[in-house]
Amino acid sequence: MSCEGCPNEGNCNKDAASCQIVTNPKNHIAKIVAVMSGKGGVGKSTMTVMLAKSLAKQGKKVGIMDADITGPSIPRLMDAQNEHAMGTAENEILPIVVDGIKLISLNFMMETESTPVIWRGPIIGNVVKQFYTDVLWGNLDVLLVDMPPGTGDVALTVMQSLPVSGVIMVSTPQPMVSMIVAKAVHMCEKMNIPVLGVIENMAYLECPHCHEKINFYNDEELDAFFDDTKIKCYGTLPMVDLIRDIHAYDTYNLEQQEKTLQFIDDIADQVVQDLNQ
Ligand SMILES: Nc1ncnc2c1ncn2[C@@H]1O[C@H](COP(=O)(O)OP(=O)(O)OP(=O)(O)O)[C@@H](O)[C@H]1O
Repeated sequence: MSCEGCPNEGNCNKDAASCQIVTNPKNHIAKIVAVMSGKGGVGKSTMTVMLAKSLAKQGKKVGIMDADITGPSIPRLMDAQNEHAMGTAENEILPIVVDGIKLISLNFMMETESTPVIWRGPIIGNVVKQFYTDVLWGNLDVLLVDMPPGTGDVALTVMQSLPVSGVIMVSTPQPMVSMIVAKAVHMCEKMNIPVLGVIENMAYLECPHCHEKINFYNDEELDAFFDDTKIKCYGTLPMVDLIRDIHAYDTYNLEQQEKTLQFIDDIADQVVQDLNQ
């Protein structure tokens, strides 16, 4: 296998002969960042979309690959649930473009968004590989990969078949989740992929009247985890209305809206810095 065109060329310790990554010469993707969680429902897809929008606002060319094949949420979060991806005469796939962000999801290829995907792991893994090789991404500064939850088969395929530059971990700060996040972090270590940082999501609620913070969990374990592993916490986000309904930005509390968008912009800045190091 040749390293030519690979985003990690000259910056990885894989043996070119045994590397399983196939790169499409028509695509030039500078960095691939996987957004991962140990467990489902912690806000991984929401953070992927918000980070993509923030990076696009900075003028970056951004793509999102929905690698959560059996539970795809990117089309709805990007308000693109009625879109269908088209193919080219060369059997390549054209991504859907929303607000300048290129998107691919298996739901863009299904008859209806509620058609289930009842496939076994290796077939799902091949779909993810094709999303990298067969989609015409063109020039991208960052491709964000919305990973399936956990450390299973498909997560492993993504890490082995895509030249991932770094991982952002999303977690809620419960003790049980900290243990599962630790597993995901150790998986990245084994695969030689750096964990850029962890976003603690839905950690607390701020009273709209007195602004007291009500913590949902005892987060001592996650704090200890950050101390032990020296992994960076990118920030802690409360439960917020505008994320619950991501399309209704304008109808909610403006102060909360600005704070949340600022929070995501700050993380996007840190991610860009970390990727350039
Ligand atoms: N900070 C937040 N405040 C309020 N609601 C949130 C917040 N973050 C995420 N949510 C909501 O939590 C739910 C789960 O979020 P999301 O789908 O992003 O999680 P996920 O980890 O990608 O889930 P899955 O495991 O299904 O892929 C969604 O309804 C989302 O709107």
